[in-house]
Amino acid sequence: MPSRSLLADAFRAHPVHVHQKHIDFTSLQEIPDSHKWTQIDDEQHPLVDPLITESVPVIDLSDPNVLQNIGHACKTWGVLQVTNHGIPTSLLENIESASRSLFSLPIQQKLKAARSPDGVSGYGVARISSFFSKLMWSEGFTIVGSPLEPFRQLWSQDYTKFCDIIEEYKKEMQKLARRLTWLMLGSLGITKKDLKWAGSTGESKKGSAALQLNYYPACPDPDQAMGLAAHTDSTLLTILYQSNTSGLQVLKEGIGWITVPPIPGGLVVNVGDLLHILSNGLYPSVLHRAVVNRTKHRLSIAFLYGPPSSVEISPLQKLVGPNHPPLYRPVTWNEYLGTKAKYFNKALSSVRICAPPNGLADVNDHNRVRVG
Ligand SMILES: O=C(O)CCC(=O)C(=O)O
Ligand SMILES: [Fe+2]
Repeated sequence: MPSRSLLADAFRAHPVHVHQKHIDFTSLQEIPDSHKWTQIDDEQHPLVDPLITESVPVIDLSDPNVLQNIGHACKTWGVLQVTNHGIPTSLLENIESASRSLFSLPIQQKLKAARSPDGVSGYGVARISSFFSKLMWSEGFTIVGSPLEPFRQLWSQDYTKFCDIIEEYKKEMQKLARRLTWLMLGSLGITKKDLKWAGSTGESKKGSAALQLNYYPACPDPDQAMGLAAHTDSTLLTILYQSNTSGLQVLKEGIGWITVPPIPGGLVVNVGDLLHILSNGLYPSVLHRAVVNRTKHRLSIAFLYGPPSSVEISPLQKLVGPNHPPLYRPVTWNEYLGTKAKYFNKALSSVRICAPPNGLADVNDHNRVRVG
């Protein structure tokens, strides 16, 4: 069976019960109580101006020192932006305009492709919504496998045009994600021999992926709203196209929330929980969130990339030794999605088998993240 449908099965097997409240943001002059966030984490982690502190590294993939640069960025940040990545600008423009068309459909039309409670693809609120008492100021559309069925519900005529764009985008992203995975693993001294499943190109061994389109309408009171609450991704890595409007923030331990400014043609790449496990904790899975703004709508497109969903992921042998015991037990992506659906930001801790060496605080111990 192709790995893509296995991933769909994995999502289906772990339904998350989200509030099924869909609202028409265009009609709102003020924030309803259901969307008013009173505790936005800021006193605990201040928002920091990237101009007066460090900023997320920007890495040119054609730079001869790319391996070293990526390794350093993954280790110190768990997130980077890439340029010269080979994804044609026209494709980025096409996916952006297709996503805009989708989200600008009337709410009744979008609801025709609503993701069912145990469903995988379709329109709906963020899956992580189930962990919060307040709703987020965003709309989402998830695509696992073919977009054909959900898109047919949205557009009676032009859906093939939109499907083609999605398929092309997924194909190009899959190639880039594989390349980035090897660069990230290569920077840890890992070769294809060390990780058989990742070296294979066969259809059934190829990494699986999901595409998440996010839309953040302009918001009358952005300080009281949350676009997408703080989380880490349950992926190996995520590639995010955030068009030209800022909103993504990453948490830099000991410093605070740092905005990742969009750069023309750039893509944000972040380490996910599974790469954190493979690296035996060397690469942090970065905590991130999306904030909204008063005047502009914002769009982001996340390519969520992982291993074949039934392959066991565990700290790589080469990174484990007498002084570096394995920090995590083996877990498949399928199982991890279940763990995440249950424990959310404590999922990594729940598969942890060993306390951090020297009693150091673990950057990925998100037990302190306030929920609600
Ligand atoms: O919209 C963004 O900038 C972040 C999106 C994101 O984190 C996600 O879809 O997982
Ligand atoms: Fe994310």
